[in-house]
Amino acid sequence: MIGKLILEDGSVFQGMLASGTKAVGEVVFNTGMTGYQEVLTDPSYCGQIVTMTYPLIGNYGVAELFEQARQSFVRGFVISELCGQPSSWQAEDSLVSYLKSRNIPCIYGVDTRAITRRIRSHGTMKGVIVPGDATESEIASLFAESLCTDVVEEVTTKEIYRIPGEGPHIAVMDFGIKRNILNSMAKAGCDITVLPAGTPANEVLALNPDGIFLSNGPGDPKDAPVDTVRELIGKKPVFGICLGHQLLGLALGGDTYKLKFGHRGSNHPVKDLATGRVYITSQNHGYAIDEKSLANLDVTITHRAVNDETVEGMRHKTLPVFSVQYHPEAAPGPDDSTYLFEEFMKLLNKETNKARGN
Ligand SMILES: NC(=O)CC[C@H](N)C(=O)O
Repeated sequence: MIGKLILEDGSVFQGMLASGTKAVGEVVFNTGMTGYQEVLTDPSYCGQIVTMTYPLIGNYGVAELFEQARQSFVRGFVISELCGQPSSWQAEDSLVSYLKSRNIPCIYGVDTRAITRRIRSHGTMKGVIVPGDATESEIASLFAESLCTDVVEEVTTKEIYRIPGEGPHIAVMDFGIKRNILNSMAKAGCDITVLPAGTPANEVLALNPDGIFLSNGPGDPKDAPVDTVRELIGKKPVFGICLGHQLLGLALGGDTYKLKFGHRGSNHPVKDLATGRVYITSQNHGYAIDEKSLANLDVTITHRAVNDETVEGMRHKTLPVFSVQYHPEAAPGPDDSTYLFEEFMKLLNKETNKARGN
């Protein structure tokens, strides 16, 4: 069936609908050459229509192993060439049938380069996916739908669950966590309790964890539980990733702002300011911490994006609190930064020893 992606600025891109019929969301682009299934299931994309800039998507199929959440939360998926016949020893299904069985709206055969150039010059904007014969009023009523702001609520776990381990006990605030973050912490030996995003600070602290982890997640950090994070700071060591990093920034008294078109891809260079070493990182964020807002706070900027110099990591000067804007767990992307999970373990050990008076 013929379909159209229409952007808020009136531009129309015609293609074919692979699945679903209509969608409305914030149109963003991801530059990863692979990792489409991880992108589809990264809860941080909740509310968004994701355009893959790499021209061939679906060529290695899909497999349970790559799932990052209980389901996909993207509002829509935009592809140039959709491969119908995957070839991979790991493939359990084709991307087309995956999209169809989950009813994820997907348009393919569109000029993704043109879409990306438009978003890059005009900024991220609202868009809709509709069948080719949709009427003006159907399109207008889709555009009139407001983009939801309680996206963290939509993606977070509904119940507390545990991933037992022999090492330190980590209370994980699930704002939309990716499975590979949990895998990375489990690999580092952690004993994990995953908590719904709405868990009050006193209930988190009642678990008496050795450390607290603030996960990635969708939406504007100002719509997420900043107050809870503020109450947790200083009580236990804290590590934050992406939305977790932004929430720490806000809770410490800093500010966040929306980037023109965000950072989404698997090869974003980030500089560690202490060593000068550049790491290639996986990223997916539309907001960033305003560097100026950190100026009078007890915070050191530890990492910076090489492409646009935005803040990519910070550390509290006196408290055991640190965070990064990028995704050290990758999935998809390079694993240059997995060492950060080890750093968290070292920090926890140090704090435990301090508490014991060693
Ligand atoms: N991956 C994330 O945690 C994204 C954080 C936030 N929703 C942003 O877009 O900036």
